[in-house]
Amino acid sequence: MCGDVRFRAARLPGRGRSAVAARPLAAGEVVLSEQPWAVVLLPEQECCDFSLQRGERLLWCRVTGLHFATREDQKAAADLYYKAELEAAEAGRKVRGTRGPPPWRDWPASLRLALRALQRGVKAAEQPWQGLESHWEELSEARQQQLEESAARCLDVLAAGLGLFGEEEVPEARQAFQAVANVRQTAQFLAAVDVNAFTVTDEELREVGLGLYIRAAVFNHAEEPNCLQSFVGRQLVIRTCRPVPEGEELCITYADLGQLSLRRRALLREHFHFDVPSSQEAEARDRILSTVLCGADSKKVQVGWDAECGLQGELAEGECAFARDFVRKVHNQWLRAKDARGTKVAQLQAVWLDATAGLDCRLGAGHSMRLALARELMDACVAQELWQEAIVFAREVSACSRLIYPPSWPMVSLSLARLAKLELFLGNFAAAIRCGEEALHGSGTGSPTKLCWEDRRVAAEEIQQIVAQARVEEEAMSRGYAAQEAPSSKQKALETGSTYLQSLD
Ligand SMILES: C[S@@+](CC[C@H](N)C(=O)[O-])C[C@H]1O[C@@H](n2cnc3c(N)ncnc32)[C@H](O)[C@@H]1O
Repeated sequence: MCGDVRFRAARLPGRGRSAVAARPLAAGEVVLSEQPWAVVLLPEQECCDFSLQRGERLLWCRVTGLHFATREDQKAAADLYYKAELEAAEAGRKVRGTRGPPPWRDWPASLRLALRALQRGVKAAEQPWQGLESHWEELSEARQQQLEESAARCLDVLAAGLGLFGEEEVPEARQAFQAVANVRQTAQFLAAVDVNAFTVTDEELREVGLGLYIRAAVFNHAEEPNCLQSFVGRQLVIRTCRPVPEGEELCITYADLGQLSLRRRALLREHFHFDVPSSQEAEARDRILSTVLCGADSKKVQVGWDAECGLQGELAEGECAFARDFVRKVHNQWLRAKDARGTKVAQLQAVWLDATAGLDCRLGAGHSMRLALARELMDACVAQELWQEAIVFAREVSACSRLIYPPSWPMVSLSLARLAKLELFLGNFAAAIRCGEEALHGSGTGSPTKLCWEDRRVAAEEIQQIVAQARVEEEAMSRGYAAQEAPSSKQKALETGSTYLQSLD
């Protein structure tokens, strides 16, 4: 950012360290772009451990079990953490006398992240995490004890990586190690990682990793955030999502806005130790997420539902037990349909009909269960190549997302992008152009191209190709020779892009 300071850290009452706009900021401006101090992959990700890029032909290190896309990635990782993990793994193999993967490969992601951060800290003799909020004093004794046990495990691996348990001791390494080899302090660092780590997502907003970004850790949460985070590989980018005047606090959101605020606030309380006041906007979104329509006169009743917890008690209270029973019934039918072998799509479709077309009760257009069910049906239909059915549910996902999320929110743009690809695939060229254009440029305020696509270049290029292809096909059709002379839209849709909408490819 070449000396152009866009935010400064300040202490705000009741919020601790906070990020504040240092000058007026336009919508879509980059506020912060930061490489992680450390990052780890979430379980089951077939990605390069360093760049986090997906890949099928990854290099594999049999000692650590880590995968890398290229030698360059491996080399870059070596200086930060890979050498230390390699040495610790080899030392561990000698002690255990076995050749299996190192035991920390199975640790929870946040603990692996803390270990990696400490490894780099010891090597660089730096502890940039000092000052991060940990809420240590608010933790129960049992939790503190648990963290101390984990800290001791971390310290053992650290010492092994430094060769402190081997024949040859390096005095500087021991000195550096002792700076962090304090179980209580390390446990407090583990608590800070829990509060400050970012979930890293890929171009399609799938969760791939967990990262520690020291400067970004100053950004507080808001229910109506003025900033959005995204990732380019392992790099974090924070942008404004609307114009922000100088002096206003810059906030991101720590939890999905497509969840009921009840659930989001529970997470904020349990995990981050704070609560947020209810706002008119959040209440309006809750109503959309929980509206059930009853009877011929479509009377609106609020019944909340959540994929993790099912029916939401508090929101389910109220005049209409009937609507509550209906949501519970659909939920149970859905659980049964998920397990159906061979007939899963048919069974899910039956649940969908009950959920959305019932005369006595049906889910409102933006109900959270409707969106979740439509997403699952879309994926199941794509997996079985039932394209006509898939597009029906892709349209539902887009329509639902538009109601729930703020305009131009990445979730909305991504659902439109996916729909555009299906429309092209099925030869609906005008619709493909319309959805692709809306995915790229949005329909509301803000700066959607920057917000959603600037940091997702591969996906953005693919949508541009889809729109361009749909235009060519539409023009060809209007001249009346689409079928024979122009390449088929299906063929072209299959050729566009490599990563986006892989299930279609
Ligand atoms: C990642 S840190 C953000 C920086 C933090 N304020 C600090 O002082 O280091 C997360 C913590 O910030 C505080 N926080 C974040 N958003 C908040 C909000 N909207 N209201 C009150 N506290 C908040 C909570 O203590 C939370 O656990």
